[in-house]
Amino acid sequence: TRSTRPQRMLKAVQKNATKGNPKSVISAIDYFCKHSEWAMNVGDEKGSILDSVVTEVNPSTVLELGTYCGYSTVRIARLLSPGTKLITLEFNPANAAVAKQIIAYAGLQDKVILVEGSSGDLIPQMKERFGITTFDFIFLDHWKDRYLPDIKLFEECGLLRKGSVLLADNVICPGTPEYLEYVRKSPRYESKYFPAHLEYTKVEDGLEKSVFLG
Ligand SMILES: O=C(NCCNC(=O)c1cc(-c2ccc(F)cc2)cc(O)c1O)c1cc(O)ncn1
Ligand SMILES: [Mg+2]
Repeated sequence: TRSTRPQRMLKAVQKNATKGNPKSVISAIDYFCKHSEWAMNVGDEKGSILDSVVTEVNPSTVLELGTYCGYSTVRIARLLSPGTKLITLEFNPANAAVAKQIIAYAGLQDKVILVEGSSGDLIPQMKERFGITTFDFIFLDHWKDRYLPDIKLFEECGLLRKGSVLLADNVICPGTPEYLEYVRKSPRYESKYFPAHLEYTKVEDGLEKSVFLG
C-alpha cells in the first residue's frame, strides 16, 4: 500500500541527514517540505522564533503538545541543558512511530519522552507519572480547539508557576481565536504576538507567547 507523508518524510531524513546531527535533520525536513511535499511542521521561520524563546527560558521542565513527526521536538531538545528532558504528547500512533525514529536519527532519544495519548487525558497525569511539579516551558501545536481547554487544565492541575512560558503555534492559521482572546484578556497572563507565516508558505501566521503571572 502507498506510503504516508510522514513515512516519506522519514525516508528523506534517512537519505539526506547525518545521523546524530540535529541541524541536518531539521534542514532535511525543511528541504523536503519546501521542494517535495508540504507538511505541518512549525517550519524554519517560526522555528527560529521557537529557538529564541527556548534559549531565553532555558527550561528545566518542558512539555510539547502535538509531536507530529518530531520536527519541533528536535528543534527544542537540541537546545536543552544536559540532563533536561522534554515530554511530548502525540495522539496519532502512526505519527508517533515516525517521530520516534526521526528523534532517534537526530540522536536526541535520551532527551525526549514521547507519550501517546490525548492531551486531555495525559495532562492530569503529569505529576504522578513524570514527577512534574510545574512546567517552565510549554509548546502548544496540537489540535487548535484543544489549546483553550488544555491551558485551563494546566491551571486546574497546578502545573503553572509564576513565570511559566506558553508558546502557541498557528494562532492565525488555522487559528485559535478563543485561546487568543483568553490569554490576551486574562490578568493572569502577559501575552505577546510574534508575526510570521504559515510554514513553507506566504500565508500570515504567528506564535503567541504567554507568561503566567501566578
Ligand atoms: O496534533 C494533532 N493534529 C495536528 C495538529 N496540528 C495541526 O492541525 C496544524 C495544521 C496546520 C495547517 C495549516 C493550514 C492548512 F491548510 C492545513 C493545516 C498547520 C500547523 O502548523 C498545524 O500544527 C492532533 C491530532 C489528534 O487526533 N488529536 C490531537 N492532536
Ligand atoms: Mg503547528
